[in-house]
Amino acid sequence: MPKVLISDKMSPKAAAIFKERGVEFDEKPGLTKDELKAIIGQYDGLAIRSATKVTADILEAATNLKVVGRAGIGVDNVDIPSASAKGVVVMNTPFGNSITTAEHAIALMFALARQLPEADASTQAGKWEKNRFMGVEVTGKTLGLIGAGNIGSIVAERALGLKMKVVAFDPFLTPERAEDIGIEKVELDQLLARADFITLHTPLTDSTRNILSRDNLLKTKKGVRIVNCARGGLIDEAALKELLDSGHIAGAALDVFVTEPAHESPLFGTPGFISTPHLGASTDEAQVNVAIQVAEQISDFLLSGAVTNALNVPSLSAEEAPRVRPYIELAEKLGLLAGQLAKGAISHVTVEVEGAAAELNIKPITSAVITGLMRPISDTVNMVNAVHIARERDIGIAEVRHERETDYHTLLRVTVKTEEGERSVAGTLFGMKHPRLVELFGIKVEADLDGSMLFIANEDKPGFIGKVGSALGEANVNIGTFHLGRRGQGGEAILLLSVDGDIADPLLWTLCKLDGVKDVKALRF
Ligand SMILES: NC(=O)C1=CN([C@@H]2O[C@H](COP(=O)(O)OP(=O)(O)OC[C@H]3O[C@@H](n4cnc5c(N)ncnc54)[C@H](O)[C@@H]3O)[C@@H](O)[C@H]2O)C=CC1
Ligand SMILES: O=C(O)CCC(=O)C(=O)O
Repeated sequence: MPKVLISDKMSPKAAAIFKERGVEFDEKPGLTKDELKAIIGQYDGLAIRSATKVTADILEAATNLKVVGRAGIGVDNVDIPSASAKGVVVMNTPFGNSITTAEHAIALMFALARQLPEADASTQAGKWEKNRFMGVEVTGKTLGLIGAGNIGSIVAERALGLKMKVVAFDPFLTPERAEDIGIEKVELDQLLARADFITLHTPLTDSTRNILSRDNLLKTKKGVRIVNCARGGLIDEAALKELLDSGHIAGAALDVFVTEPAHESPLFGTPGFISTPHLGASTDEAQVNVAIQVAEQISDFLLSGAVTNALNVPSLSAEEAPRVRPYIELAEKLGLLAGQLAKGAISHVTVEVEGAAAELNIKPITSAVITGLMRPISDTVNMVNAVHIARERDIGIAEVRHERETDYHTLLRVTVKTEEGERSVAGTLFGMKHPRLVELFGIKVEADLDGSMLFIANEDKPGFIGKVGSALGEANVNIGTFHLGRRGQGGEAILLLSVDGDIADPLLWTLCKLDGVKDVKALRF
């Protein structure tokens, strides 16, 4: 039974789902890094929010870990490249807390417009400072959205309902989508010059880090009010403090900080500054949503191989998983065959699907092909890191889906390019379950790819098969199955044998010396 660690405070719904699905789990929120490192090796899955830092160090100790599930959106607390390199799937729950976070941004915008926290503190201190707290309306004002994805779009919808004008800077926002939402797509400088309120809704990446830099903050309209419910690091905090002090910026509300938890900050106590302790996702509804989603996704993955909302591996629904699984086996075997027979460095791989296979999600099939292909050169390759490893080695990958009729109900072809040229292998599923090779280098040859096998390419000549049989007999190697194919009478021929036990080098040398032999290779599946 797989075992999961819930290492952050999470709605009890997550535990309930694991129990219901028969997944063993421990709940240990608040572990130190060393405590987590000491126990992580026992677990197949890890369910986290933002407090647990899944570093390369933790992943190194996580010898059984297969999946990390983030109950939330941002995964900047997970070292995804290290997870990918270790073959650990990283998932998030991209929609469960978006409404809640968008509502928090709107709440902070109103809090800034009407100075609610200061007015509350003053009133409760018995001061009744009615003249001190003059606010601004949001109606008719321009809201500048930096990032118009899930949360940004919800903020835009709410703001339009409040009769605001919304402009957005998001290089990946299409004009059609902007029109659908009812917002104007602008460049960053235009947004800075026009917005009365600015709200940020991007992840923290190299392109968004410090997007509200000192220079950019200076380009904003005097009296602008800024909300950040996305990630610390999007705004230059020191410049923000100076411009609040100078009065250029009328107000700023931060839910997120460069360093969290933010127990101290030069911004604290600055007039016009409001903060919340990363509460964007903290509502009962959002926490129930993300806890249920993450527990279901982790359970599905550990129990059935279904992949949902993964950031480092293609998705595979629970419904698709049983249909795709036999292809994954076939794909890995074909990849392994192509990889073992490739001569020289592989520069490109093409994965083609035909017949029933063409109706399936090709991404996991491609990952399985590359896994097989890389297996002879990497001990740690798996479905998660295969494509990543291939890219690191500059191996191009193409996927082709053919709608045409074929001799087979379903067919998968893998073509590998090296400096020696292109060579392809193809296979099908017997009974839609059992992987079977049907073509090798364009020659029809049928075989199960299992255990220890011997590949020989030779000129089609009388007496050759007898000589191979004798050589194997003399080396005391028992032949299990024997498969033959040829390009035409007297042309290139192929022999594929399954044998009991390993094939030692002296036997390969003997076979290489046989008249008409072009290639000999011991294969392992
Ligand atoms: N405060 C909190 O508790 C929470 C914070 N978040 C944060 O909110 C962020 C946004 O979440 P979603 O809207 O769901 O993500 P999303 O992926 O749907 O949207 C992000 C948008 O940012 C845009 N973007 C990327 N690079 C950009 C750039 N250089 N300039 C402008 N736009 C850029 C993308 O095109 C995308 O449209 C998350 O990455 C997360 O860090 C999410 C949930 C809760
Ligand atoms: O889990 C949380 O409270 C933080 C949520 C968040 O930042 C996210 O989902 O990106």
